[in-house]
Amino acid sequence: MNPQQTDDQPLLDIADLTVSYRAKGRRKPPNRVLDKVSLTIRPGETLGLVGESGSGKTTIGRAVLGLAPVESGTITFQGDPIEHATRRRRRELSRDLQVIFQDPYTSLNPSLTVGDTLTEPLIAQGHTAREARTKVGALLERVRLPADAAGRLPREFSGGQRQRVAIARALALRPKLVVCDEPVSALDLTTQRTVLDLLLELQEQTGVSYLFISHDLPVVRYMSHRVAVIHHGLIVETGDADQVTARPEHPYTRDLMLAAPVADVGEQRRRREARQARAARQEAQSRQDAVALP
Ligand SMILES: Nc1ncnc2c1ncn2[C@@H]1O[C@H](COP(=O)(O)OP(=O)(O)OP(=O)(O)O)[C@@H](O)[C@H]1O
Repeated sequence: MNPQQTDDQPLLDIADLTVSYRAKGRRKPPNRVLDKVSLTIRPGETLGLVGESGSGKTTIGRAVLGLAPVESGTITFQGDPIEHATRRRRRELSRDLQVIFQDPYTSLNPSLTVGDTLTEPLIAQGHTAREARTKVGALLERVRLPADAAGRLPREFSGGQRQRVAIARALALRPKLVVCDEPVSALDLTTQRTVLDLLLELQEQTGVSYLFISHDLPVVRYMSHRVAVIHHGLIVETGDADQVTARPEHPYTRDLMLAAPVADVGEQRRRREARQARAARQEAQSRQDAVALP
């Protein structure tokens, strides 16, 4: 950590981040998927990142983890630039910067017991095997898995339990920031709620920050202090979670809100009508624009 880092500085500061993927054909221009994205996360805070499929959410998380081709812009973590960190620096960073992926079925090594899955990052960061093993029991307890889970393989667990293992692994080193990339999308609704509550509880206990990526606005609202909305690689709105979700300013955020599923049938109808009215207005506008063309 940079010695000049203080508590009122952001933990993570992304400024003007642009990411482009090289297109397959040689002559094709690169595909720009993030365009001057700027975001900050403070210590202990959850920033929810919401947007539809393909908008660039995962790419932001991958850029923070050093896994996306950064074309320009900066990513500052604990006061240090990390957008072009070396492998060695990345290994050091993994102590403070962790990730939880969407799919608990593919994110765990199927041939490692849960115990080995949890000791691996600890040993990689210099703990002895014995120290690491003694920490496993406490980690399992934290995520409410039985102590005998350590000797079992991932396939012996349900999706929700596997995601608890993934959470325990991410938190083993007491990181400062965890990128949670759609961490509950693969789970049924009841299990989603228990995993989300576990993440909240662990945040309260440890002060960890989350970059919480999801296409699901109600989930993002439940988890986040602040929310950023991304559309086609551009951040269109950022603000306090309640304000962005209850009084969205950008038309795209309003559309996202209207598209969010709700249990109340009357509310469903109201939203469907609002969506249809907006589509009709947009169609009328484009017809007018077409007539106005010379
Ligand atoms: N490795 C890659 N090479 C080329 N293009 C990529 C690569 N990864 C992502 N993309 C493209 O970048 C764009 C943004 O993808 P990204 O996965 O960040 O979106 P997303 O918002 O996370 O979507 P989803 O919710 O479906 O995961 C997409 O058009 C995608 O096809």
